[in-house]
Amino acid sequence: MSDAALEVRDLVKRYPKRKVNAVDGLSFQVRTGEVFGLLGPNGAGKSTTVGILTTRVRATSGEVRLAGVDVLRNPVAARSLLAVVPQSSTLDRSLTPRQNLTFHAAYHGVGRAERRARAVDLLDQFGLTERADDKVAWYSGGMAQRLMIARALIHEPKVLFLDEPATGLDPQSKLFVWERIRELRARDVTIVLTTHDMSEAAALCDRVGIVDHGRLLALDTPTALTRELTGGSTLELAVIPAAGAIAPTAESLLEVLLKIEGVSSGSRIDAGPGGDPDGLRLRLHLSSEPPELIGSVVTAMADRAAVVTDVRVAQGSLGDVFIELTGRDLR
Ligand SMILES: Nc1ncnc2c1ncn2[C@@H]1O[C@H](COP(=O)(O)OP(=O)(O)OP(=O)(O)O)[C@@H](O)[C@H]1O
Repeated sequence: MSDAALEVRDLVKRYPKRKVNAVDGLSFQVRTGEVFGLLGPNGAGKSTTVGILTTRVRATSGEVRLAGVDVLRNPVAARSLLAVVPQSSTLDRSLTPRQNLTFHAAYHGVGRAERRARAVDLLDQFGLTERADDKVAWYSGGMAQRLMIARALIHEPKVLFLDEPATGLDPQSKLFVWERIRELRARDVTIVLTTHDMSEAAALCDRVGIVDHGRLLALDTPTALTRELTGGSTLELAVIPAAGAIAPTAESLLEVLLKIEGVSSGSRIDAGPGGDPDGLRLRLHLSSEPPELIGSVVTAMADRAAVVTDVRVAQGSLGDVFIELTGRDLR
């Protein structure tokens, strides 16, 4: 079969007494070592999907294979290959961080010497060694989240499910968690994360699946989704036309600019407060990458006796893609 760590085929979930499916025929694959993001507005079906993939929710129909194991038919074997980090803490507050790790390892049948060694290693990786024997109750939100991820890794799962991994964390803890996620990917741990945070999805995910009403609306890399669905980048120019009888107009400048390959459309925009009264502002929509075009744009303007005084590149965001597809903001 393929090198997929996770294969989901025609997955359906209908909760009892509900008129519509919470998950309505989802199919996707996640490659080994990939960071895959599931995005969707509230009620889209993300938690139900992850619940099924992690054996917590029973599917109505469909097929799920995780590291080759049939999750719906063989949940016990699947549980030894996966780990889940939920959004709220499930740490045992009466134990130390080290004990949280070793108890969890014991639950998964890891031998005594091995679990101690793994705990030492993970505490170190997650920057928790100094506070390893404190009480968990004394931990900050960021430390608790790091410990949750460390604990999830103690039985060396093949696929790690993270629910909103950095929500509510301070910027420093967020970056720390993101770094660890990238390291896991480098070690071929497959990661499936659900998030409401578009910058998180764009920063971390190799591919993103956008879900609504239990269906997959789009699946691609964040860059490809952004390029296809928001029309790519725009370039905003501030231009000062030379004074005099032959001063170029916005229309004549746009005519020249639209002849440049990679410029798909353009318009004059309001100079805004503080704009140069003699200047013009032009917005160009691009089908090529901005760095390749800036030189041609500036030269074309100079040829028409107009000086470019400012260039700004703006990118469509994954948030724009999301609104475009679902008609809704994330929260
Ligand atoms: N236990 C349940 N019983 C009945 N309906 C449920 C149950 N759990 C979820 N649902 C319904 O299934 C649909 C999908 O919910 P789900 O929690 O999977 O969405 P979600 O994308 O995870 O949303 P959120 O971002 O709010 O967590 C919703 O309409 C929800 O009301």
